[in-house]
Amino acid sequence: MLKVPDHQVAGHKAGNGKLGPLVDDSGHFYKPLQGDERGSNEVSFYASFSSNTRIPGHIRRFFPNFYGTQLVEASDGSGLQPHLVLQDLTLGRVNPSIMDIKIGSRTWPPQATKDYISKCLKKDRESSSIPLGFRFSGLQIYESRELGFWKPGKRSIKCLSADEVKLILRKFVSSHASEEMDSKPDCTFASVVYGGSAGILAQLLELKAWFEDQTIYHFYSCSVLMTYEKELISNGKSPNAEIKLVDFAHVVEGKGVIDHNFLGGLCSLIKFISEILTTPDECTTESSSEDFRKNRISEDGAP
Ligand SMILES: O=P(O)(O)O[C@@H]1[C@@H](OP(=O)(O)O)[C@H](OP(=O)(O)O)[C@H](O)[C@H](OP(=O)(O)O)[C@H]1OP(=O)(O)O
Ligand SMILES: Nc1ncnc2c1ncn2[C@@H]1O[C@H](COP(=O)(O)OP(=O)(O)O)[C@@H](O)[C@H]1O
Repeated sequence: MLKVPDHQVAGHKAGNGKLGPLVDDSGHFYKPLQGDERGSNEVSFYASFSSNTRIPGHIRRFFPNFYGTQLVEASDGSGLQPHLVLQDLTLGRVNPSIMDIKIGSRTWPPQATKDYISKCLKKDRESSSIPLGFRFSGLQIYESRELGFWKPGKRSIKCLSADEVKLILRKFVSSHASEEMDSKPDCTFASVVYGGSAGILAQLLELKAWFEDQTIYHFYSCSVLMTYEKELISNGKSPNAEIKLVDFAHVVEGKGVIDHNFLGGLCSLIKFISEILTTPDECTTESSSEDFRKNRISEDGAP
């Protein structure tokens, strides 16, 4: 039995007659193939990546497992449609906090049409992609049983200054993320989620080392998905912090050249996260939280 995923934070979503991914209860994530070349491109990438013997095992673990394609009943009621069958990255996770971070200051591949380039360039210019080398595509932060998740609106998290980005990255690992905590995220979980030998920073550095060398693929418009479970920490366990790469609709051949667009964005993200670990007590400025609050109010349409 297929259903709409509980924890999808970005991208095209199923529901209300729209086409989007579905999951089953045995750990598969069914992503509909977009009708144009994006769908076939993503299938080609997964097929190539799965069979490429030059990909080291410790890097392969940063990608969802690929189980081919399958015709399944699409979420928009259009009948049987081809879907990528992927590993469901949220399987078994309880109340996961998740961030989808689109990496690279440029999100369009070289062979894109003029129209597509101008559409992407507009989004890249208006968001943090060009100045910072990455942008948030979507996120959810678990607060508590009473408060549930904090899920800021899509627009409010894309066009952020460096200080606002720091604020979000701090909120992600804080005990409270909601409005009243805007100016002082406590970063309580920074050391166990971002830090440590198996934490997010260590994983990002491992990925970066591969990107410093690999010239097989260029990953335009691809995201790092960061996930952990806050409640595990309260129960004295490891937070199960993990990074995975998702969205390969715009991956192209590297042709022997470093993917400097992705690598640059990754380095920038790493720098932000390292700084949180070295200065966890540093408070973001009152003005950045006020700016973020204003953005959110204008998006929600109500104070
Ligand atoms: O459809 P839109 O306008 O919402 O744009 C999608 C983007 O949403 P956005 O509006 O930027 O939040 C969407 O961005 P997010 O992943 O949601 O950040 C994708 O860029 C998507 O492109 P593709 O599936 O990777 O080719 C984008 O899809 P296309 O417009 O390229 O079909
Ligand atoms: N394999 C997966 N398992 C679980 N969730 C996923 C998986 N792939 C993507 N997602 C969720 O779906 C969102 C959008 O994925 P993405 O591949 O970027 O779709 P789109 O091409 O529509 O932008 C991600 O932010 C994440 O929340």
